[in-house]
Amino acid sequence: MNSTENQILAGLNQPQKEAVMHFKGPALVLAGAGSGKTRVLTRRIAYLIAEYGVNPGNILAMTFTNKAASEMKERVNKLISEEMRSWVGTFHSFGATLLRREAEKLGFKRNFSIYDTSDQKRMIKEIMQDLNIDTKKTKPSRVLNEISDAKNQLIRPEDYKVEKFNFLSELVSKIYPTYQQRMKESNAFDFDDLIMKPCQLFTEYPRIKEYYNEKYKYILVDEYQDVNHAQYRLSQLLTGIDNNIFVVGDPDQSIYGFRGADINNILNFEKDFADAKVIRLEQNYRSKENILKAAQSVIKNNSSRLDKDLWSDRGEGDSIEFFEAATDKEEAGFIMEEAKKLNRAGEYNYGDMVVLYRTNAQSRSIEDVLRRNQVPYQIVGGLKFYDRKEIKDIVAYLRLINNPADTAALLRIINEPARGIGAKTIERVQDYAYANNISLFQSCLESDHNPELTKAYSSRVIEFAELIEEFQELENEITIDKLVSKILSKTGYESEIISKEGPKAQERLENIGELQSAMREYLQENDDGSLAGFLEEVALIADIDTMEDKNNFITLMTLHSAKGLEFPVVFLAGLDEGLFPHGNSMDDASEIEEERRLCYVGITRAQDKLYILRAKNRFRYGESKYYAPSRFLNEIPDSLINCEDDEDYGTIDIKDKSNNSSINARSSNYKEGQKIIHPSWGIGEIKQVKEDRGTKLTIRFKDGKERELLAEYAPLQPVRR
Ligand SMILES: Nc1ncnc2c1ncn2[C@@H]1O[C@H](COP(=O)(O)OP(=O)(O)OP(=O)(O)O)[C@@H](O)[C@H]1O
Ligand SMILES: [Mg+2]
Repeated sequence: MNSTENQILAGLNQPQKEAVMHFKGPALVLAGAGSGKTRVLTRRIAYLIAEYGVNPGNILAMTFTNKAASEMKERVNKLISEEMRSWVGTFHSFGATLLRREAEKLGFKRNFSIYDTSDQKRMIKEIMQDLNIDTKKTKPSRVLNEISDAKNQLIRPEDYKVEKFNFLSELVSKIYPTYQQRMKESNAFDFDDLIMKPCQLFTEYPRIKEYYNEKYKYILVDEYQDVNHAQYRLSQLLTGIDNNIFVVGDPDQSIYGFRGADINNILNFEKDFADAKVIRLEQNYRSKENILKAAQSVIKNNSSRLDKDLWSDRGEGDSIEFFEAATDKEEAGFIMEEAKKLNRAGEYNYGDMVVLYRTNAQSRSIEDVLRRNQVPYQIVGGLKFYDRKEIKDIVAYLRLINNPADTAALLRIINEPARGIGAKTIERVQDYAYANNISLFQSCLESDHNPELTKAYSSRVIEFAELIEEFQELENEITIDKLVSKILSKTGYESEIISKEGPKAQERLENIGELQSAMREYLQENDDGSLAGFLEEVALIADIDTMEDKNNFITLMTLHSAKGLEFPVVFLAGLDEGLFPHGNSMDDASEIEEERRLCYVGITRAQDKLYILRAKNRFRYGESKYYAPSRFLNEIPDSLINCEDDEDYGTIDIKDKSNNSSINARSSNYKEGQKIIHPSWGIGEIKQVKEDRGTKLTIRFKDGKERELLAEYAPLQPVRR
């Protein structure tokens, strides 16, 4: 064995080695959580290159989240000295890259936009209004889900069949074709198109398929249990006659059924490829034995599954800690106290900990308590960076500059900042566009020919469109981060934020600054540094990507985003019947099984310590509701569990306690009449100190304006005398 080979195979067990050294033909690694599937997949890429002399450009590896993809890239890079030239990324980013090259074959231009959910909803709502469909009775989001389901099944508008006596499906049969037509007019793809369109391309143009089969001789897929039909087809179409497809997965972790993932794809792999090599891994390297046992005792209650052996020699470990709180607030208090304790003891820092929950809404009570007690945390999903209004606005400007046909972007910013272009005017511009069969942007430019618009209005619209044209020219001359500065100043966006947002302005402008740093980073990493390329990256960022590798933050995220990840300490919150398993799944045996798999995913994220929590009463939809313990709790043997003594936490009113310790201590620092300094507004004088869910300060600044700030967050410094 040479030294590279040694390095690549180092620390692998026998079946893992066998998987890594697999060369040609189809192979399936079917194994439980933490058994090294992802490790095997990345090492195999290195092995193909280093040992079998495969050209890195012939390798295509796909996974689900960008986080997983970048980890993959990193791991492979460590193993091979050559620059990484294999294609490693998410299904969606692969689709986007492919379409960037081939869009013209499908009648699109290469500078297409990628629509996100809010763009899609905007478009669907507009179509529904045009077709006189009541958007109150049928929510655009329901229509969107149905269209998305169809696309995940690779059903094109012309193939969409109306289900008898199904009101929604009847509506969708009318909306879907128009939707697809308008997407084309906007030169835009939605997320589902990024998979469906490449499939269409490969089916309609065998030559193109051949070209890519020749290019990507080795296909690898992680988390194969979660591919939906479209992703399945894409993997198949990408696989050439040599059938060099290597997939890894765990049917017990299939958790995206609600988005069309089909567990049968992995179960049928051996039928799809009769000569497939199947490798099973049985040693779990991630978790202590108690954790693994708990996970297995839960999952074995699913009836439709293949039983697998999975063992760990990491030692028994601590018992699983269970705490039943009186309220969700107390549940959060327990997490906070315990996290602090572990952090103080020094064995684990906050970066080693994750709080997992079933629904995004659960994060708020946990966030509140962590914030009040100054425990640093980061939240994945929910409040995503690219979902913030100011970021979406600026990105919409950029999208329109890049692709003037992008109607969703145009509609978002035509009156942002306010330019006196109201809904009526926009409607007239749209009508003119339809009547003359031109794009909305072109219609803006030609507003002076629009008989429905008076001069006062048409000139505002023209001014807007010309400004965009001006930016388009600028884009050729300056870098994208500078372009953003120009947009901020020339459109008046920045001054509007400052005048309208008061204390929040700073945060919003900082966010835009953050976007510019992301751009500079992008420019450094990408030679071409094009606007289109940057926008593509932004569009593809999944929930998980807001997770930065900051060492000392507790991570909060939903169970769905946690797949593939591992943490030394896991808090599994909200094991209440009706919450987890979720209330929507209660009547359906197969949905309960999916919830159980989600529970299995949650438990198996833990390496050393697992806490399971629940609350008897939760505040949901504005009222306090009683919850019974989750059925999954009963499925874990008592012998593995240590019940936390209620007295420690049960009697504490978390809110009062945290008030005493932090906020009051802080608020006593502020007095009326005191002078402070704020980074943006300079020196000010405190006019009023008010206690109302935290300390509110009214401060008069030197510009003469009074602003109300929360003492806890405001970056204030006392002025020293
Ligand atoms: N042979 C081994 N020796 C030591 N550690 C290993 C070995 N194989 C895997 N590991 C480690 O075990 C952990 C789990 O591995 P990995 O993430 O690849 O598992 P997985 O099967 O992909 O899990 P999941 O099903 O959750 O995606 C990682 O920290 C990995 O580095
Ligand atoms: Mg994995």
